[in-house]
Amino acid sequence: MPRFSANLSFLYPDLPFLDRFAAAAADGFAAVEYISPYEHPKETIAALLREHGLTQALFNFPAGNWAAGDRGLACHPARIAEFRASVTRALDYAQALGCTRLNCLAGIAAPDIDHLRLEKTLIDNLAYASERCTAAGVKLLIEPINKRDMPGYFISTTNHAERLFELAGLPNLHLQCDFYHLQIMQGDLVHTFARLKHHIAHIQIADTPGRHEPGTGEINYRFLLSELDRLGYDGWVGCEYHPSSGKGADIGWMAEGVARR
Ligand SMILES: O=C(O)C(=O)[C@@H](O)CO
Ligand SMILES: [Mg+2]
Repeated sequence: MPRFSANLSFLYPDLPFLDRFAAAAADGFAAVEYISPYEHPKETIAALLREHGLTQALFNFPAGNWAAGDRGLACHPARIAEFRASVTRALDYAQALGCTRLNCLAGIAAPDIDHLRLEKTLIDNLAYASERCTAAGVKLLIEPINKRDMPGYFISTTNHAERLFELAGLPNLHLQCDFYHLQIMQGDLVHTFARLKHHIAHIQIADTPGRHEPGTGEINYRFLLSELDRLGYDGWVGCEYHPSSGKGADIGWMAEGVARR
């Protein structure tokens, strides 16, 4: 069975962020991930990981000003210095938290800037980040995100991610495969996973519609998760869903045989 990581930006919405570590450990999770650790001192988070015996599976580069609409900096030609500083900040946290995977948020495409210029900026920034991550022993990832939830996000399909892998030619650039986004944009989940497996360094799951736990929507997670085993995926699977009860982590689907921790 896959190894599951609790995404603390989504699970335990009834608890303050720092209390979610203990809750994840109590539910049997061995690893955690989240969108952003930067609102808290790295020492505080490191101590929680140690106290609860949790592995830090992954987090993102700083997104910029989330409240103002930023969803990453990497495709913005006018924000290269800010992006580079964000790589330093992410690696500083990664080192303190023992985290070996970082997701680079591509950002929202500015409608008034030529697509190829945005793409060139993204590739140059990925090259910079990849070199820094390699030196730190960290895998660099990119994630396609569906256009309905995040209109304008620069990478929305695995086809575009593959084009970026080809153009960038970076050994340390990997795919974060989020089956929720993949189902909305493309479908054909098992075939796509098998075809891109050599690129995949992290998986995330939620059902659709609703982005709730497995078993609440149209994705056959019982089959999909068993296929991950059959195809030899041994990385983390991030539970990045909104619990349908509105609290806790709604992990009943694991005990019901959709999957086990
Ligand atoms: O929204 C997702 O899917 C994620 O993985 C986030 O971390 C990106 O913002
Ligand atoms: Mg995701």
